Amino acid sequence: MERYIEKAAGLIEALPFIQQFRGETVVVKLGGSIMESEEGYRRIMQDIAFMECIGMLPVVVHGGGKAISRAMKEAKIAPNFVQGLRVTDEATIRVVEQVLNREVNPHLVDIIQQFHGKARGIHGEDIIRVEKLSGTNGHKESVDWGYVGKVNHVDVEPIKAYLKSDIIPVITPLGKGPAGRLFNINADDAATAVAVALKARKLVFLTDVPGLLLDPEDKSSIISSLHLGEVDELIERGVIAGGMLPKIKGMVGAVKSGIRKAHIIDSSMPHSLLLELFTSEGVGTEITE
Ligand SMILES: Nc1ncnc2c1ncn2[C@@H]1O[C@H](COP(=O)(O)OP(=O)(O)O)[C@@H](O)[C@H]1O
Ligand SMILES: CC(=O)N[C@@H](CCC(=O)OP(=O)(O)O)C(=O)O
Repeated sequence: MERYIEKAAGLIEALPFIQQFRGETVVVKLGGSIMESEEGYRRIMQDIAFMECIGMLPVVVHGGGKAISRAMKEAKIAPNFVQGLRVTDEATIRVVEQVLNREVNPHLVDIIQQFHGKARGIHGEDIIRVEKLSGTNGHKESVDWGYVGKVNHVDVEPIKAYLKSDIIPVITPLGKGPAGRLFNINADDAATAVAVALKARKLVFLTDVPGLLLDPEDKSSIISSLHLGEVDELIERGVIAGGMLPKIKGMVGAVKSGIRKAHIIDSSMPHSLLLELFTSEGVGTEITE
């Protein structure tokens, strides 16, 4: 009996958080690193089905970087990244589209449905408009990333229509660019743009590290809370680098545009998403004003 009373107490502890987040939109970005473990992402999709069931409005934007690189190698195309972004030529965009829209996305939708949640895939290019990305590398030389886009606009109506029907939208990081061409988007950037366009309550990045680490080799060196003003210095010192750059930059942009909290949390910790949402301690790294 004791065990059941404890379980009921756990549910009651979550009550104020559930009340706070009912009807609120939470954008969850799932990194491709998570998708290397079937058990890990099944658990996350279950958490997401749970969130929807208790009245929150979760929106999933997913990556799939590792799966894309694998498929490229199978197609004898060498993956090439500059500043963390995949250089995407004609042959590459075909692989990216196949992996994201036709393999990863339906698989995630299917898992939510196995947990009796309703979910539908949205191909990013049906709602996201982009321009061709321009920028420089570490030596200030300009880079041509090919079919890589910078988000200009997100049509939120199809997302909202699904949310209204208690359906969890699962979105791929692709966009439509000039001349109707398909463009690849870094999934962190796509998730940020979707969260900002939806005026979401929260933006959560689920990844393969406990959060932003002062020393990437030391998992205990987590920076649990970061203020907007501290970010530039950490980028200059090289602490925020690699895959952390688009996440932290996205979080900064999201918080500046009015999203109250943005988090990076560890997908390998069981139920880290629920812990972040439904306990006062929280986990991972959060950015506040
Ligand atoms: N300061 C840092 N703290 C934590 N991770 C870092 C840091 N700097 C770089 N990284 C790298 O960022 C990676 C997470 O980003 P990424 O590989 O893009 O993951 P995802 O596929 O989840 O988006 C980590 O695995 C780590 O290698
Ligand atoms: C332009 C660019 O780099 N696009 C990414 C899109 C997928 C992604 O971002 O996946 P992760 O979240 O798993 O890294 C790519 O092609 O890998």
